[in-house]
Amino acid sequence: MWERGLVLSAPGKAILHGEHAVVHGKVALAVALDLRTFLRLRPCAEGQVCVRLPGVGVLRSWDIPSLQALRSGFAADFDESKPPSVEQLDTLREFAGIAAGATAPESLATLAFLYMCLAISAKYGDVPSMDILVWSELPTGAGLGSSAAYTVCLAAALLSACGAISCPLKEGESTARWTEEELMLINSWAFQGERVIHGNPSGVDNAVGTWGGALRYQSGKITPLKRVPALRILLTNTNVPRSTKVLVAGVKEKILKFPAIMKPVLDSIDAISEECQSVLEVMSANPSPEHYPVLEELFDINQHHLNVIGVGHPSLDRLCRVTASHGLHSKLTGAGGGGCGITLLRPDTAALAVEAAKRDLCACGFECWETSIGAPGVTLHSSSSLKAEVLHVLTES
Ligand SMILES: Nc1ncnc2c1ncn2[C@@H]1O[C@H](COP(=O)(O)OP(=O)(O)O)[C@@H](O)[C@H]1O
Ligand SMILES: C[C@@](O)(CCOP(=O)(O)O)CC(=O)O
Ligand SMILES: [Mg+2]
Repeated sequence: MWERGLVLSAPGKAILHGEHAVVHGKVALAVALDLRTFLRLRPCAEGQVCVRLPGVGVLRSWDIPSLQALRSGFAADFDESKPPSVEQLDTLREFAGIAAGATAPESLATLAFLYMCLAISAKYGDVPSMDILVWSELPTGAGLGSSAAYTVCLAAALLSACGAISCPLKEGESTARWTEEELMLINSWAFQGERVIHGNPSGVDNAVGTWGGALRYQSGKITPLKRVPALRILLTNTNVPRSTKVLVAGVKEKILKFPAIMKPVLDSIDAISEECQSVLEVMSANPSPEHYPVLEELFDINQHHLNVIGVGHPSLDRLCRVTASHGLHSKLTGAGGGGCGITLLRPDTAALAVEAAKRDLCACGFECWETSIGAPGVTLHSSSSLKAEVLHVLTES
């Protein structure tokens, strides 16, 4: 079925609580955003794999025989349960002309593609000649899980192209999703891609990209949150660039340096996630405004903790101060160090108050979106289901 081409997408995410702590076995609560990454897969000229990633300035193509030759060097070692080895990544870097230690978006995106393409084809059969285009509504490297949305899309596309998962979209349907078993396979390969990009990811971002909705995540255990109130959230991108990989490594260093000081902070973040989950459950049964002050206070406390573990930034302090001046509570989301913050809006926060806060945030050079949460996970699309803007990009490229 994919021979006629396919279009699929995966959502970005916001972490309500538990970023960084989740890498160290604590609970995170995360929600899918209605900002998505799209991937178009088309058959192309015999013997070529072509990858276009306009968001990170990549346009590369490789001969299938040269990819097969590269793969045969370490085929036996590719498995979704094993982290990519240093030797594998070094070999792929050399093949693609990427300098050792390069962390530029285009280098990481190319490396993740090559690793996933070779590993998936080693396990499930050769990839066909194909042309892959990835386009995203998400800002890259801003804490909204663009890396996971990218690797979830790649996993679903490559597994489809190798025939390892079905094509669930039936004639006349606008969208379709895969079976639970197929989603688990997509998620495990997306995690491998995240490992290439992040070094040591927790897996929460690819889980949200795969299943969507809202979920609790701890040490690989994914629990969908069935009853979540329709929270109103303002997302603000400080536009300060940062790398998840570097920030995650910095937190690890701090924990190793001051274990007795840092571990209680991680435990406290864990308790915040637990408390937030209970409040959300109570709120969905009884949506009374009395719960908002608790959610707001949890945001404030966690923002302080994230500063303590070293992932704050002056731009995020400013974001919190500006929203506080409008009576709103914010915290960073994702890896921090810049990137995005989330602000909790109450159901009765007046549109005028939100507009005033947005105006002040934009005056700082930030960008804001009011967004809804709980979007669907990885989805296959017919072209009739795509928004005009997405259709335009995918058909004109
Ligand atoms: N649209 C995209 N196309 C290709 N690669 C992407 C895209 N979006 C993100 N990436 C990859 O993900 C990396 C950013 O990931 P990360 O630092 O984890 O930030 P975040 O996941 O918060 O956006 C980029 O450096 C790039 O390698
Ligand atoms: C900091 C962390 O908890 C989330 C990173 O999210 P992002 O890549 O900044 O969107 C890392 C992880 O969970 O793997
Ligand atoms: Mg990421």
